[in-house]
Amino acid sequence: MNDMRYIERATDMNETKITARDVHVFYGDSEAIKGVDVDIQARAVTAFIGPSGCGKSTFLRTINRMNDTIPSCRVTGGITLDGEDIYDKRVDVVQLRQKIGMVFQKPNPFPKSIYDNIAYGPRIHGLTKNKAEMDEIIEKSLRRAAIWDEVKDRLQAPGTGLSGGQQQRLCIARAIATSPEVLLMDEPCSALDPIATAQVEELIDELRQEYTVVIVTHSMQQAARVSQKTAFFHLGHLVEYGDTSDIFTNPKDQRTESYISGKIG
Ligand SMILES: Nc1ncnc2c1ncn2[C@@H]1O[C@H](COP(=O)(O)OP(=O)(O)OP(=O)(O)O)[C@@H](O)[C@H]1O
Repeated sequence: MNDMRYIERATDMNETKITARDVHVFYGDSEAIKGVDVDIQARAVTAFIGPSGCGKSTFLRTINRMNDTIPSCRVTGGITLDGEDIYDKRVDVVQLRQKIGMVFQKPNPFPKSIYDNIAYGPRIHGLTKNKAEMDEIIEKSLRRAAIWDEVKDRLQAPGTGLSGGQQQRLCIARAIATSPEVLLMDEPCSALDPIATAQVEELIDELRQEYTVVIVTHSMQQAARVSQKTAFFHLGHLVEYGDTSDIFTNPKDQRTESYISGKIG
């Protein structure tokens, strides 16, 4: 029995959640992503690192089609989620973003109560039948985002009245309230102080038990602390991708070596 469980877990660990094949992204005539291939592993944290302007955020946004909102932006190539083409014409983008949630650099709670910030997604997706079910989702999401104890007595207070670190955990709670499978995080700690950063990093580590997490970060220390896989981008190319420990201790490409040793970027 124990052996079986071990085998199941081991198989799980190598399961691919997202694939990208020959992905190019253009803003008008300018090519920001130049032919990226990658397999992103399920229930692991993958960090995207690289110098400013190398295309980390652009590539991250292709994964839940956030680039669709930028008129000049064009994506070619293929991206799949569990084998399904997310750029297929029949894909409902609202449903896609329920499966692939996103947390942004700057905490962006809605100008609503803490409760309504979390309830927003479940309401538009019709995930609950009554208030008791909604209350349950609110509590569960806030607990998972490690902020329940701080806000449970003031759920009707405005989300914008929380501290920056609390707002970011509220945004993470909001992102997980619709039970996504993947969480995309674009520099989620860049506006936070070291204590709030540590809390969010701890949370990211817990989230990977259930979710596939992809995080863009400028901090190599953060990538080393929170991720199991790292992708190094340079000038629109994915230069190197592998186990985080290998990328940081034994990079194969000279450009990766230069970046992690502080010579470029
Ligand atoms: N909305 C946009 N319109 C036009 N060009 C854009 C847009 N967003 C990004 N770019 C360009 O695409 C390239 C990649 O930018 P992107 O923001 O993806 O890089 P990044 O690695 O995330 O950078 P940073 O670390 O500074 O956030 C850059 O040359 C940038 O100027």
